[in-house]
Amino acid sequence: MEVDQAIRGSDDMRLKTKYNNAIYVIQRALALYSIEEVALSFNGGKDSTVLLHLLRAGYFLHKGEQSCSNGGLTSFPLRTIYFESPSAFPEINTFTYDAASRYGLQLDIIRSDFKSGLENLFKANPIRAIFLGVRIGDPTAVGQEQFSPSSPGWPPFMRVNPILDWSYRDVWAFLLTCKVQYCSLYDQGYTSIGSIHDTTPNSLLCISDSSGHKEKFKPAYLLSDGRSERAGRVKKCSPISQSSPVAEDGLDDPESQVKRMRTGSAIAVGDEILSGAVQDELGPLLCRKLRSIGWSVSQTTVVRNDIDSVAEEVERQKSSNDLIFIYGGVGPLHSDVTSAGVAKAFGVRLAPDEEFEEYLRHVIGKHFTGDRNEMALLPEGITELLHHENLSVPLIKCQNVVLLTATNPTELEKEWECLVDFTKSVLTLMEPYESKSLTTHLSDVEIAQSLSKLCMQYPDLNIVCHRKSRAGPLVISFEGKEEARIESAAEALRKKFQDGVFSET
Ligand SMILES: Cc1cc2nc3c(=O)[nH]c(=O)nc-3n(C[C@H](O)[C@H](O)[C@H](O)COP(=O)(O)O)c2cc1C
Ligand SMILES: Nc1ncnc2c1ncn2[C@@H]1O[C@H](COP(=O)(O)OP(=O)(O)OP(=O)(O)O)[C@@H](O)[C@H]1O
Ligand SMILES: [Mg+2]
Repeated sequence: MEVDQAIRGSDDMRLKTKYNNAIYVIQRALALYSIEEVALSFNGGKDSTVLLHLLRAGYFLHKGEQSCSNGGLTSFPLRTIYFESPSAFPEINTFTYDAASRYGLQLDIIRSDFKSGLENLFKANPIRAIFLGVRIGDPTAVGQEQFSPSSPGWPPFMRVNPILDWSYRDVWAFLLTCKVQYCSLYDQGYTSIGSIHDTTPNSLLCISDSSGHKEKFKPAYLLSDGRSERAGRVKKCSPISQSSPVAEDGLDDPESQVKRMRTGSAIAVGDEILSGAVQDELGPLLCRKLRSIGWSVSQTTVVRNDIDSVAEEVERQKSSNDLIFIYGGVGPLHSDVTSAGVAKAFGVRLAPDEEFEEYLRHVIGKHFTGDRNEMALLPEGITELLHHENLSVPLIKCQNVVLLTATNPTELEKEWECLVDFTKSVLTLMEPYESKSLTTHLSDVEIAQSLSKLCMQYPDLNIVCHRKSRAGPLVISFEGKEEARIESAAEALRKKFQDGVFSET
């Protein structure tokens, strides 16, 4: 088996370990299920190409036919399923069909959606387990293990993920070491492939060309930082809309994306704030920052340094906010429980993150205690590291929760600027809020009814009243996205009272 020989002949120890583990998972699956009961889910992408070759190697090792050569294997009795969509790249379809004929795959092309396609497949075949090329870091890997039963609401089967723990680098090390063919798009700068509507070449691989000619891209295997693998993928939808219905092909209408309101919240983790010893300065600053980019803020809360308190609060807020910013409780101290709380809220475990560990090793130097350093433990499968040249350690984003390490306003300013730089992937800049304030010495009773009516007339505006003191003036703020509406509301209020009752601040 050429793939097996190529890996065994390589001196890449990390690749060997990953390969051996994947082959072990495949052999466990082949021991548990008969060959008729398993299927390979293949879509011509790089991950499923790795999986295809691992399965061929695993199958023939399982059969004890180690002397077979790649070219000589004409039949591979594993059922292979491909969900073909009209918006697939033609190069992906061509590669998938070619691979099927080259490796003698029994290819079932399914043109319906995943769930009903699988239901029909199970009606006609005794399939109980499906091999997938899902890797930690893929949005769909959240909460998965190497053997994970299908999700509730899906037809029942076992998802087998032999390359769950493989990194981007591991994938390319394997494909290049084994010298196997992969889809031609990866040589044109594509690093992760979805549909023609949501995938572009990765701009980090762009070869700048001052002549203004067509852009050129380096091949995918030259992407040095695997964390940017999905940089060419247009964000499908923001975290909040994942629970709301999206279009048939999974894409949100770009126009409604721009118009939709964005809501953020802030959670401070700190017993010192709750005891009154320290004042939270970051919550108010975050509110101002969010407002400055046109987001609304749903709430700021303070919770105790305790895993369950953090988990309960994140759990409560995660589906009603686009982003939650959490700060405090991040680090190696006994009270630093924030990442554990976030992991618990999403029902995943904490696991060592190799990339984060590298950063910590660099920053902490000789004091870094390797695997035992709990700072390198991050929520598994849901963590994205937000790397920025101005940060010595990347920020951590778990689904729609951003863990900030700032402990004071100056540090927060710096982290915020980096977050704004990630506009496309993290913060969507919205039309900023406009505001205007009027002050008056009218009493609350005198103005209450007029204000209530005004709120009904201008439901698109936020009309907020506050007093600095009981005896002092009442401040009325009009906030909204259209200046003309604000002016109109202020004018409407003025007209209800005598001239000179209001002054502008
Ligand atoms: C064979 C197969 C089985 C799947 N099983 C599940 C599942 O059990 N639960 C689930 O939420 N999604 C399941 N999915 C959907 C994937 O998680 C994911 O949404 C899909 O591969 C599309 O990925 P993309 O959005 O990156 O293109 C399955 C997909 C395939 C092809
Ligand atoms: N349309 C599909 N048909 C069959 N299997 C699919 C399909 N889409 C996804 N899968 C399965 O899900 C796995 C993960 O998909 P994902 O898009 O992350 O990886 P990939 O397509 O192999 O590579 P890339 O990340 O470069 O796009 C695939 O390897 C494959 O097993
Ligand atoms: Mg893909």
